[in-house]
Amino acid sequence: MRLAIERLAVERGGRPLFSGLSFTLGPGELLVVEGRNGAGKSSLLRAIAGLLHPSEGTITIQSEAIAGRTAPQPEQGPAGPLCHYLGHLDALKPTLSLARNLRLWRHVEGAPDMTIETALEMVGLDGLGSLPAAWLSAGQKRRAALARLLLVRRPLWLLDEPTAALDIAGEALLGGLIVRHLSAGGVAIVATHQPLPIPASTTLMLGAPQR
Ligand SMILES: Nc1ncnc2c1ncn2[C@@H]1O[C@H](COP(=O)(O)OP(=O)(O)OP(=O)(O)O)[C@@H](O)[C@H]1O
Repeated sequence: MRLAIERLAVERGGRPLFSGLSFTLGPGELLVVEGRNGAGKSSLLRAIAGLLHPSEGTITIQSEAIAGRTAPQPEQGPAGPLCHYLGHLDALKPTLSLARNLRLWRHVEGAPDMTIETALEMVGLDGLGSLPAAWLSAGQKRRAALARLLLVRRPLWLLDEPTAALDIAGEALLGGLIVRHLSAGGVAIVATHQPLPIPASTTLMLGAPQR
């Protein structure tokens, strides 16, 4: 897939966060977004996902066929169903079991690419599927959120602070999952304050330097 951001400007609460932002990403590329608290990293990810309307600029996406959807021509507009957006919250319903949470996501997000058991195994949560999500530790919840990315293949991953609550092994696991996604021709944008265990194709610094 290819993602082109041109002259993007985003405001929150009437205050400009950034403007004139342009970049392009192609298959296998990882963009790491850095910047002080409040610089607009989450807002950028949300604008690309379509959860926030940019005040100016364009987002253009060209994707291969994915989950029964073909988009041979570049499409202007947010990524929507072409992306996985992993925000600060883990998007788990606390009273449902871990496996039922993932089944729900798999149902919502389209044609499954792998079984829930395989996804749980890949994030080191095998054997925990029957537990209520509320019983999971913070790092286990984060791993469960990562499992969601694996169930249904989507070419663009937008990950906001994905290392939050992960231990060192979890960070390495995240790095491996991103590499796997990039190797399959995917694109990833990661907003983070922590160094990732894998090299970025490009780093973008938003806002003024940290004080
Ligand atoms: N719903 C909202 N309404 C108005 N302003 C908002 C809203 N959400 C965020 N903001 C403001 O937008 C600015 C950017 O927030 P954003 O979450 O994008 O920053 P960030 O770079 O991701 O920060 P952090 O590193 O703390 O996660 C902040 O000044 C914040 O106060």
